[in-house]
Amino acid sequence: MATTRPSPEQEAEAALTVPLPLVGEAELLEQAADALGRNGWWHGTQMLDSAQVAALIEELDALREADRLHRAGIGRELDFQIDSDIRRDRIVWLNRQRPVQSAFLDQMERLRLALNRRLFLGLFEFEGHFAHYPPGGFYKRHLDSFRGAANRLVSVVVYLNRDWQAGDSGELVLFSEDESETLAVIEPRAGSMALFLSEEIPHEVRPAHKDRSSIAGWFRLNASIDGQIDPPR
Ligand SMILES: O=C(O)CCC(=O)C(=O)O
Ligand SMILES: [Fe+2]
Repeated sequence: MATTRPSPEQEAEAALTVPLPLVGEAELLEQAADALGRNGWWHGTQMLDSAQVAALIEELDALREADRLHRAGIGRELDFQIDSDIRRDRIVWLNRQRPVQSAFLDQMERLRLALNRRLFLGLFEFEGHFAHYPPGGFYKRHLDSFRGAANRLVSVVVYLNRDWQAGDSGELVLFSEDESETLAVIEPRAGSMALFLSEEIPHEVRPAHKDRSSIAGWFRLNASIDGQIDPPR
């Protein structure tokens, strides 16, 4: 009997029913929150199952084909600038219009609530984007948020690279706050997830030898400036 490949719609449907194992397993979730509180970072493998990873990869491929990604910059609004000496990825922000993205955002919502419950962080919302680094792409050492900026508190990165090999480079490297120590070197393997404190953990993406795809996101505290809640990105 001929097997037919599921349509993107069928895959999206399937992705909706797949729980993020992290969120389904209270024990793992507690471990993650504890480690984040204690060490400032956590890394888990196989947090998304392969059907969901496949659906997200397909989604990103479609967005790339439709030319929906744009050069990522640094800073916000008036400070915004594109500097290809600092980062060389292309991004597209997630939205709820598409079921695959919406299911992922639901998972991040459950993770947000769990982190709040466990660490009393008062995380208010999640924002995230797909990111694609071409071969040679990197992101030099940086912090995702500056202390006191009161916006991004916890960073999360989920990787979408199947068949990643040890020699492919492109690792996420986490450093201690004073940058004197390397805390972790994380390979961007499909379905794995890194969590770290945005204001405290300097980090970098080493130049990858091949295409490198991910979803990077942040749990934010709601900043209110002059009564304007959550200033636009
Ligand atoms: O892709 C990664 O491993 C990290 C990306 C990152 O640091 C960022 O987008 O701010
Ligand atoms: Fe970052």
